[in-house]
Amino acid sequence: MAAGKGLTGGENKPLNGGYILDICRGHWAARVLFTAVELGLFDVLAGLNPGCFPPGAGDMPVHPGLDGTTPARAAAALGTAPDATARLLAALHSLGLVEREGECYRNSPLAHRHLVRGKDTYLGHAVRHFANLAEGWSRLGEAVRTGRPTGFEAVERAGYAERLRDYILAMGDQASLKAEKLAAALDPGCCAHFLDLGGGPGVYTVALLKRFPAARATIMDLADTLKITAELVEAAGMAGRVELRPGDFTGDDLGEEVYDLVLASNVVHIYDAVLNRRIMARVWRALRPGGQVVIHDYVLGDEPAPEAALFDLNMLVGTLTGRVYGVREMGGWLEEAGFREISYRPLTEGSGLLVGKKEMVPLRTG
Ligand SMILES: C[S@@+](CC[C@H](N)C(=O)[O-])C[C@H]1O[C@@H](n2cnc3c(N)ncnc32)[C@H](O)[C@@H]1O
Repeated sequence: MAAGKGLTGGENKPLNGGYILDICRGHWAARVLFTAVELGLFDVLAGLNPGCFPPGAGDMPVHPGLDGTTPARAAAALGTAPDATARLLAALHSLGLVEREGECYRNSPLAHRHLVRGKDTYLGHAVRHFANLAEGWSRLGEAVRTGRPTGFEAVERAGYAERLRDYILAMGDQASLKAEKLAAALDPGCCAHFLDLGGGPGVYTVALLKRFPAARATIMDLADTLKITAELVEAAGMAGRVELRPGDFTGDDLGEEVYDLVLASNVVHIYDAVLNRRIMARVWRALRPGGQVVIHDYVLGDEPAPEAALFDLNMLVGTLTGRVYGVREMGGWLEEAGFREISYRPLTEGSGLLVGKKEMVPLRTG
């Protein structure tokens, strides 16, 4: 039987016919999740807690002390069809996103943590972002036949400001899952003053500032994005240590010998190799001698993780020139730009950090 990584990244997972059907069902499961988040079902379940059957709900049996609600009450709160809502809840139960006791449903601990609005650990923006991408993905065949993106029409239909906000908050949700890990992978003393290139929601900046209390940061991003960044950095209590610099890092000057570290997190996958080489040359110039660049991104190799390989197709569907690169190719850009001691540090399944150092200027002797 063939073995491979499987969708969840487990090494040598047996791959059989059932696995193929599981991939197909994954498409349905994602839609169940998108729908529950779009409807606000997890919020309603959280809001109707505690007490499945409050006094006076005479049509229901009483389960004292049990949190949660019935499908009928959830449907009434959402304005949805009761029987269909019950069937959606049953599907969510099968996926481990809600728990059931008798007629009552409540959020599972996982959903409670990540799918109820207002929590620091909320991932609902990311779920909505994936849902927004679905239309472009539904025409993947066309993208593969033509080599051109299919996701632009859906994006153009959505209002610009709302779409940008969804996108940046979604990036923030995803970053929050690994920001501490990224900060912990950096060398102590790395970053008295660092530049977060395309820092978006600023989640990585905030994690670095927390880990390195003497550090200060500059986030460079497009002006409209920075309005959202400002809110998020302020909410994290870090506004005093962050300079927000509007600009386009594909063309604008990044300065000369200004920073100890430049973080390029999830930005090289937006652009083609020619542009990324130019960006890395300007990053080299912007670093002080002894400083380092950190590219954080998905990586493709001979045995690509599904996370990286699927994200590469997401770039095919959603961008004109974006793609996921291999460690060797990105390392080549760094070497060409003048970086030395180039190393790769895996971070999560399919993603990692490529670090390069700008050498100290050797002291002249004699
Ligand atoms: C995929 S998000 C990554 C956000 C963040 N670095 C992270 O890893 O979560 C890309 C970010 O780069 C910004 N960006 C893309 N192209 C840019 C450009 N040419 N100049 C400045 N910012 C850019 C976007 O506005 C967005 O905030």
